[in-house]
Amino acid sequence: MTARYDQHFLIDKNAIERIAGCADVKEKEVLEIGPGNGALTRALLDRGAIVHAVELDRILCDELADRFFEEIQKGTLTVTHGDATKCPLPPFEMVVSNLPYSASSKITFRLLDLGFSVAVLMYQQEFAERMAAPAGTKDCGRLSIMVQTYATVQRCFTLPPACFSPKPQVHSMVVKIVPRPPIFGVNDRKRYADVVRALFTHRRKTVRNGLRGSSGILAPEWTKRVIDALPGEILQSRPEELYLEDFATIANFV
Ligand SMILES: C[S@@+](CC[C@H](N)C(=O)[O-])C[C@H]1O[C@@H](n2cnc3c(N)ncnc32)[C@H](O)[C@@H]1O
Repeated sequence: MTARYDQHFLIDKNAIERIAGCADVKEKEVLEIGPGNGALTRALLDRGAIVHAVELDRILCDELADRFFEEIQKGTLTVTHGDATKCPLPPFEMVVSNLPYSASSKITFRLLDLGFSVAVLMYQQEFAERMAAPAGTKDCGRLSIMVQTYATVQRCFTLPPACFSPKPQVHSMVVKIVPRPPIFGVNDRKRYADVVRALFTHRRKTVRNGLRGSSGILAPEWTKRVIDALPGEILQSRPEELYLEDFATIANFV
């Protein structure tokens, strides 16, 4: 059960308070993905949030319904049983969650598509470091580029395995994601996302070869024209060597 659902519950009260305190949640509609046994949920409710919790494990949902009977009656908490990578999500403004690590990527992409004012999310430390890695550095990847195009990513703090029960094998990191308009204009968000995906599908290839091999994602006729038009230094680079501006230059080509 633990492995299947990524269940590592926060037991360190100080850590729980620090996470809940990373954003001003008072009277805000806050989405919590994977509330587990409700430790973070309780801290958010105590700070005046209206919490919408989405949990995959039905048994935990039933336990939450008992534990938080009063809050559910008052309307300050809703508990939805579902898979947050694909189930309909209740309306929300902010997100505060200790995410299931195996679904971190899917859930983050989904949240970025849906939009929010602030997200305070806990990830496996390595994953969070990659997400925060600046464009043009060897650790950056598709997620870093997509998140940093539309938001700022702030590393808040790390937590050791001892803060959880059962203890995970990895350290965790809390990050704060705050959306902002892209610094370099993105004319077509889908085209931009497709370009980033296509290039990082072949991260060892140069941009020229990555674009040539991207026919399942980008229209071959468009890629042929963009290859002819791009400057040599972009075409000869690998995706991890590009800056956000370069991805915009490629994707904005018409
Ligand atoms: C790392 S635990 C965090 C639990 C709790 N928030 C805490 O901090 O103690 C992840 C939680 O996400 C739930 N979960 C796993 N996959 C999920 C999914 N796809 N959608 C929603 N919840 C999921 C697990 O059942 C578990 O309760």
